[in-house]
Amino acid sequence: MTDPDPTLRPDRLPEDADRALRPQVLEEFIGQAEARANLRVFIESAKMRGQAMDHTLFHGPPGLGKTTLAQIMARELGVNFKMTSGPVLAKAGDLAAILTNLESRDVLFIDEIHRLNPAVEEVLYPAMEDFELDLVIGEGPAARTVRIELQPFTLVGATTRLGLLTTPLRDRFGIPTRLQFYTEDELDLIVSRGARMLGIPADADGTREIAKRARGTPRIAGRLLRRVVDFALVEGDGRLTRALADNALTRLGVDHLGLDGADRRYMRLMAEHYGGGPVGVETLSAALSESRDAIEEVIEPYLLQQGLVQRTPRGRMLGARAWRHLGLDAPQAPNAQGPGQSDLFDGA
Ligand SMILES: Nc1ncnc2c1ncn2[C@@H]1O[C@H](COP(=O)(O)OP(=O)(O)OP(=O)(O)O)[C@@H](O)[C@H]1O
Ligand SMILES: [Mg+2]
Repeated sequence: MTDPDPTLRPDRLPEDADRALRPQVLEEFIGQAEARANLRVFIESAKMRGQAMDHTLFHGPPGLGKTTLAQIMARELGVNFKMTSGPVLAKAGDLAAILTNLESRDVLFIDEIHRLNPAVEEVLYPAMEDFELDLVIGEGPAARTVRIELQPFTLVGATTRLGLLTTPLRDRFGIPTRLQFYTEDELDLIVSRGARMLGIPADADGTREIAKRARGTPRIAGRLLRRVVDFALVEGDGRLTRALADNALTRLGVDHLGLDGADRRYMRLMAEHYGGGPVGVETLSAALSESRDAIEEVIEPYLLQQGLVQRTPRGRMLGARAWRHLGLDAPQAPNAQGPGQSDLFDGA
């Protein structure tokens, strides 16, 4: 699994280095029931046929388990797992070097696949479709193309931004899979399992409190669990109770809906400066000094899913629930939270 190639980077987040909490097999993976059931079938079928599994694309917000599922696929298929990412593959040759080193039926995982350089993407098309590589050797009039046969392999792509994938690339994935936010029950199972693995005794309403405030995201659940455990060890008696979790999370700036400082800044800006919207994402980005990508990839998906914010053709709007959560009065109008009512306000 370890690879000396510098383009095969380790996972970007330190807590992911803690492999103890990362599920290793499909059976241990909690949630995403539909995706998991389908993957089970496609993995078994590929094994029965003795062929490489079809190319698979995981898309959805950060921290929902895309990388984890890619690793699980390789393990379940009993093949090598090679990992790289879109921005790291600068030249066509970088990808060619990785592809030619793959063994039969290996899984090649390309993270952030929406950020592939177009020249690299071109190389990927024939590789995915026909397991062939067309390499240009030399320059100018002396340049010639050589065709290299590759071992059949499975490309697993991951992206937080499906919309940024080019159509030809998207079309070459036989198994596109969207990951959903996790339910509170699923997150509770993940947190309870995590506490057991960390050897921390936990009350049911203690793990539930973390699950409620994990923004539907296992990565956040794991992170919050670790911080609550810190408080339990240092300021408590080592037991994860509800009161302790509540106190720790509040001190970390995580409110009872699981929103953090960035979420609240976003909502407060819309409420206080734009009358709840509609307001364009570029405007929000400038006012918050956050990149548009960060807003669209990290902040908005959960707020949208929770109905705190709505996306309308004219921009973002705060939902009634967001006004209540901020402790502010929504502008006076019947059904002020409805996007259709936005015309009633001048945005002052
Ligand atoms: N279903 C699950 N059960 C338990 N833990 C999970 C589950 N899904 C993800 N995790 C944990 O959450 C963390 C984030 O998962 P992962 O790295 O796979 O997310 P990702 O979708 O690849 O995120 P990104 O888009 O940022 O790359 C990991 O530490 C992983 O162990
Ligand atoms: Mg990942």
